Parts: sequence; C-alpha cells; structure tokens
Amino acid sequence: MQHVEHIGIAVKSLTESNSLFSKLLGVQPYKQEGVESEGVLTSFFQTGQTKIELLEATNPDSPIAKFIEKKGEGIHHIAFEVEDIESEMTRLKSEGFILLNEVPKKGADNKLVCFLHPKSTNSVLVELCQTIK
Ligand SMILES: C[C@@H](C(=O)O)C(=O)SCCNC(=O)CCNC(=O)[C@H](O)C(C)(C)COP(=O)(O)OP(=O)(O)OC[C@H]1O[C@@H](n2cnc3c(N)ncnc32)[C@H](O)[C@@H]1OP(=O)(O)O
Ligand SMILES: [Co+2]
Repeated sequence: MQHVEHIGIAVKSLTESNSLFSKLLGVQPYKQEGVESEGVLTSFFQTGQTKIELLEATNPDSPIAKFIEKKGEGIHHIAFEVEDIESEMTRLKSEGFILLNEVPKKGADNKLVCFLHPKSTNSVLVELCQTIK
C-alpha cells in the first residue's frame, strides 16, 4: 500500500458540499466525474498528496444513497494508492480480507479500484486504487 489516495465523503448535495469544502480547503474542486457503475457523481479536491472525494448518489440503489439513509452524511471510505492492484488483491485475500469485487473495476479519476468489506477491516470501508497508465 502506498499513500492515502483519497478520503471518500458521502454528501446529499454536491453543489452545497462543493462550496463548503472550497471554503474549508481554500481550493476549488479540480474535477467532477460521474461513475455510472457506482451510481455516484464525484467531485475531487487536491489536498497535498491526498484528495478529498465528495460523492453524491445518482440513484436510490447507490451504496452512497444507502449509506446516507442509514448513517447520514460523513466519511464513507479511505482509498489507498497501490502499485499493482491485482497482486495486492491476491495478498489481501490470502491475509483473510474480504474483497467486494474479484476483478478490479473502473473507478473515478483514471483508476482501477477494488473495495474490501468493512467487516474485515475494523468497520472501515477500504478502497484500493491503481492509476491507469
Ligand atoms: C467512484 C469510486 C472511486 O473512488 O473511484 C468510489 O469511491 S465509489 C464509492 C461507492 N461504492 C462503494 O462503496 C462500493 C463498495 N461498497 C459496497 O459494496 C457496499 O456499500 C457495502 C460496503 C458492501 C455495504 O453494503 P450493504 O448492502 O451490505 O449495506 P448495509 O448497510 O447492509 O451494510 C452492511 C454492514 O456494513 C456497514 N457499512 C456499510 N457501508 C459502510 C461504510 N462505508 N463504512 C463502514 N461500514 C459500512 C453497515 O454499517 C453494516 O454494518 P452492520 O451489519 O454492523 O450494521
Ligand atoms: Co473512492
């Protein structure tokens, strides 16, 4: 695992949260991107080596919609940059972590991603990200 690539924050309104985080961080988001497969619209802020990823659900079945319904807005996941996502997935599986997807999937911000089930990671949803070269 390399550095924390981003912290995912579930929000009800990207518009409202974009302006709140722009004030908080003193920077504007550098991109907004929809990820159909996850049912989310994302907004990214660069904060040093790490990013803040705001996520708004685009449909009621989205994991973000379910999360907000159950827990309200807030920190949703921590993403780590990895060099080689497939070998990391193999390593983590052998260590007993539960993979939520067996094959890396296309995420936002030019990444291949994989998620680990929170019940195997101290109730913290962990995402692995490999930059698509
Ligand atoms: C764009 C992309 C990117 O960066 O590239 C993204 O980040 S997309 C980000 C959105 N996509 C994802 O999150 C994909 C991975 N997430 C999932 O597959 C799902 O959200 C699960 C994590 C499996 C939870 O789904 P499920 O249907 O099981 O919901 P559930 O409410 O029944 O949750 C089952 C248990 O997990 C816990 N749980 C649910 N979401 C959690 C979270 N974010 N952090 C920590 N715990 C969480 C619940 O409290 C519950 O615990 P108890 O049983 O103790 O009550
Ligand atoms: Co993410």
